[in-house]
This record gives sequence, structure tokens and C-alpha cells, in this order.
Amino acid sequence: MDRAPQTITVEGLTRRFGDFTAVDHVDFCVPQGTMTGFVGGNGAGKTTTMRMIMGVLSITEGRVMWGDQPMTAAHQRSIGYMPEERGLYPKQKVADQLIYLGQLKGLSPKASRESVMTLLERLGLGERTDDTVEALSLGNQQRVQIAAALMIEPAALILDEPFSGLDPDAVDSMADLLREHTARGVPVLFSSHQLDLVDRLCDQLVILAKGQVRATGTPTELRGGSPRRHRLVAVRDAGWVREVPGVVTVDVDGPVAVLDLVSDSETERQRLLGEVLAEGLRRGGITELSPIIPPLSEVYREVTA
Ligand SMILES: Nc1ncnc2c1ncn2[C@@H]1O[C@H](COP(=O)(O)OP(=O)(O)OP(=O)(O)O)[C@@H](O)[C@H]1O
Repeated sequence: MDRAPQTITVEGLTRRFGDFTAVDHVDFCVPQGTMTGFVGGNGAGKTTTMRMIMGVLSITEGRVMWGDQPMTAAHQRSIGYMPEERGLYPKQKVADQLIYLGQLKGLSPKASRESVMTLLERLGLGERTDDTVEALSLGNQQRVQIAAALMIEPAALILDEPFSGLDPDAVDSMADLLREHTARGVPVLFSSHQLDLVDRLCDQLVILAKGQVRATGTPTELRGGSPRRHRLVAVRDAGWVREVPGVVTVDVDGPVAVLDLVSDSETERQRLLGEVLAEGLRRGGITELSPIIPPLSEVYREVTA
């Protein structure tokens, strides 16, 4: 099987259940070597989209491309998929279960054992390999699911809520593992409700609401480029900032002010910052002048409203 990573492109993807359109002409792409966050409220259509990409749900309209070819079952078999319904056997031992899965995916028993042991160790489960799945906490069961998706050098990763229920250490190990895959060109699509995490990890985002794509882009692009608002802390009262032409003062509270550099031009905003700095020096000094970066949750609320 060809395991070379390829870009995944979703074109006009649509799924209806009776009269209800769960996914409505969705277009986006998961480029090779990028981590793409798939976000949207409950029922937005993320799982349905991922299921169509993976061929576990039929497509009503549209198509999924693997590089420049329509996605086939063989391509889908080369993708590491973590479905929403987790599907581990509760009474089987963790390592045995994964080793068997590796063999089903074409590894020799020895190669499968090696791959499983390394992955479980990386995911902090090195000492739980002989426990049954049901004996693990939910977060640790989640780690086993992740190991199942990451086995056999996947050519792409489609992960439905891989971070839910993980503690911060597990999130970090998981993020490191995913980055190793993107570094070898693997496209990664993962859904999440944790916007701070998506912001930290993703190269790009796809925001879905009511089955439709509302926005796509890098976190910076979605915030509208570099920020206009800045926080100023002066050594003395910052009231003087009202007199700097071209700068709108949103708020002044003693030495602290919030400014808006009302220009769409990056060069002009840089010039205005220079003016503020120069004036600040004349007025006794500045201890801080920093951009106010809106949280991604604010952007999300705006585009899905
Ligand atoms: N088999 C089905 N039959 C009928 N409706 C369905 C079916 N599967 C999904 N839906 C509906 O499609 C919509 C999208 O569901 P989906 O599970 O894709 O959303 P989601 O974005 O993954 O949500 P969540 O974040 O809650 O997991 C929902 O309204 C859901 O009820």
C-alpha cells in the first residue's frame, strides 16, 4: 500500500438525513504537513464530515480528494482514524489488543509489538500494557485509542476529539506525537471544543456552524491580521496619549491605557506605535506597550453568531 502523505481536499461535501442537511456543501483542505483544527458547536457536523472522509458514512453530494485523485478505500486504510465511538474491547489487555490491530493493518507480530510498546511508553502507559482496557481510567482509555490511530506510520490522521478527557501532560505528549507526524508531511485533521488548545496547536482552523463552513485560516488570519489594539503602561498618568494624532484611546486608567491604532495598513500602525513611543519618552517614560491579542473564542463567537 502506498503510504505517502497527501493533501486531503473536501469539495462541496454534503450529507442529508431525510430532510435534514447535517453537512451542507462544505469545502476545505487539510494540506500535507499541517495540523488543522476542526471546530464548531455540538451538532455542527464535524463527526459527520469526518465519517464521510473515512468512508464510514456515504456522501450525499460532493467528493473527497486524496492529492489529485478521488479518495479510495485503499487510501482510507492508510489513514489513522480515531472515531467518535471509541470501539476498544473492554475485557482485552491493552497491548494484546493493539498488537492484534497492528497485525490486521499488515505488521508482523514482532514489528507490531515493538511499535505498540514504543507508543504506549510515549503516551505514559508503559506500565499498564497488561491491564484490561476496562481497568483503565477514561483518560487512559483515550490514550490507548490514540495509540491505535497512530500505529503503522499513517499517511494522514483524522481524529475526532482526540484531546477530550486528557490531562495536561497527556495533551503535551499527544501534541508532540502529532507534530512528529506533521514533520514528515502527514496532514492532521482533529476536532475539538478546546479553543485555547486549538489556538496553541493548529496551523489552520476550519470553523463549522449548522453544517456550513463559516471561516478558515490560520489563527492570526482569523483574528484579522496583526492586532490593532494595544495596552500601554506609562511611568506616570497616561492621559497624554489622547493627544497623539491617529490613535484612538479606548480607555485610560491612571498610567494604563488601551489604544486602537485605527488603520488597516501594517506600515501605518507601525508608524503610530513609533509616535506613541516617542511621545511617551517625552512624557516621562513607558514600561509596557504590547498588542492585545483577542482570544480565539471571541473570533469563534463572531463567525458562528
Ligand atoms: N445517523 C444520523 N441520523 C440522523 N441525524 C444525524 C445522524 N448522524 C448525525 N446526525 C445529525 O447531524 C448533525 C451533525 O451531527 P455531528 O455528530 O456531525 O455533529 P458534531 O459537530 O460532531 O457535534 P458534537 O460536537 O456534538 O460531536 C446533528 O444534528 C445530528 O443530530
